[in-house]
Amino acid sequence: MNITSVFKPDLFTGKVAIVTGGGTGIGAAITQELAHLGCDVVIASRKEQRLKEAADQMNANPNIKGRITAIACNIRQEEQVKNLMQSVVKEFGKIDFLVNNGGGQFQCPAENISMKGWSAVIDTNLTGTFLCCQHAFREWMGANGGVIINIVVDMWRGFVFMSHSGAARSAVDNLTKTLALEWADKGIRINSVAPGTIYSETAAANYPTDVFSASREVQPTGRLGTPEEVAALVCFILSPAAAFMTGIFASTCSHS
Ligand SMILES: CCC/C=C/C(=O)SCCNC(=O)CCNC(=O)[C@H](O)C(C)(C)COP(=O)([O-])OP(=O)([O-])OC[C@H]1O[C@@H](n2cnc3c(N)ncnc32)[C@H](O)[C@@H]1OP(=O)([O-])[O-]
Ligand SMILES: NC(=O)C1=CN([C@@H]2O[C@H](COP(=O)(O)OP(=O)(O)OC[C@H]3O[C@@H](n4cnc5c(N)ncnc54)[C@H](OP(=O)(O)O)[C@@H]3O)[C@@H](O)[C@H]2O)C=CC1
Repeated sequence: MNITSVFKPDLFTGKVAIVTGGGTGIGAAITQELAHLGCDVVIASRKEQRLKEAADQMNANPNIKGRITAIACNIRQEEQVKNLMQSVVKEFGKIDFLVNNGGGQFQCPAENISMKGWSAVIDTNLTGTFLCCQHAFREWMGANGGVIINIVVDMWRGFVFMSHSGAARSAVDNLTKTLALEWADKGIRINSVAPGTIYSETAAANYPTDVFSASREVQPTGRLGTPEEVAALVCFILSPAAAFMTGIFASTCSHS
């Protein structure tokens, strides 16, 4: 027998990743796991102070092997996205992985969503994800390949009181499939991942009611997921173990 093992102890040593929203919740768990496996990670989001503090805190963890760097970026602003990609290529020499995790929404019945609120959610989750993919392609991946993961939500049967986000994420899933086909010959893999319902303090702060506990009973596992469980799935898809996987939607847990 000649069986080759895929998971090496330093799986991502020498790799460079960008994780948007990498300073909080699910993004922080993804960042920490990637760095634990040897990857250098750039975390990018709007709140620079909080982002830098998160990077400092994670870098102080003796178990991580990669370095974590904070770069402020609002993914709704094309110039900032372009600057993010250019800065990473300049400082680290490449972009192996892009995890489009930054995003979110607010709860509101569809009939009451203002135009500004609708646009903010579409611009963040759909256009922001598109811009990150496009500029990662232009600055590095188009000529060198890479792996992209777009974080979406479990929107397949609708996303009640979050119609703006459900529509945006569904569009991201289709964008993922299209880019997987358009960019396959460039050596780029791109997939979308929907976290199950995952509690974190920052995520919960966005909701006036406890939507997380309310959804516990509809989870097949009877419990909420953890950010670390999403990170594990993301790392699997980024890894060579998933080298044949592109244009796919995966979820940590689904009640749809
Ligand atoms: C079951 C659980 C599943 C969990 C899923 C998760 O994703 S958990 C992860 C959860 N994590 C996240 O969601 C984190 C990221 N999320 C966010 O940053 C925001 O939700 C955002 C995407 C709306 C951007 O917001 P921003 O402040 O940068 O944007 P902006 O200043 O440009 O304002 C745009 C307009 O949007 C409107 N509007 C905004 N909030 C509310 C509201 N609460 N109420 C009503 N309306 C609201 C309002 O019209 C506002 O304009 P106004 O009236 O003020 O002139
Ligand atoms: N928790 C859950 O149950 C689920 C979460 N998700 C999705 O997973 C992702 C992470 O969520 P989670 O960790 O739970 O929640 P958080 O609120 O902790 O994370 C959201 C992150 O996105 C960043 N972000 C928001 N808007 C922008 C922007 N315009 N530009 C750059 N970064 C931005 C925020 O940073 P900053 O404010 O500094 O910009 C923050 O770090 C989100 O896309 C979320 O919608 C999907 C399904 C379920």
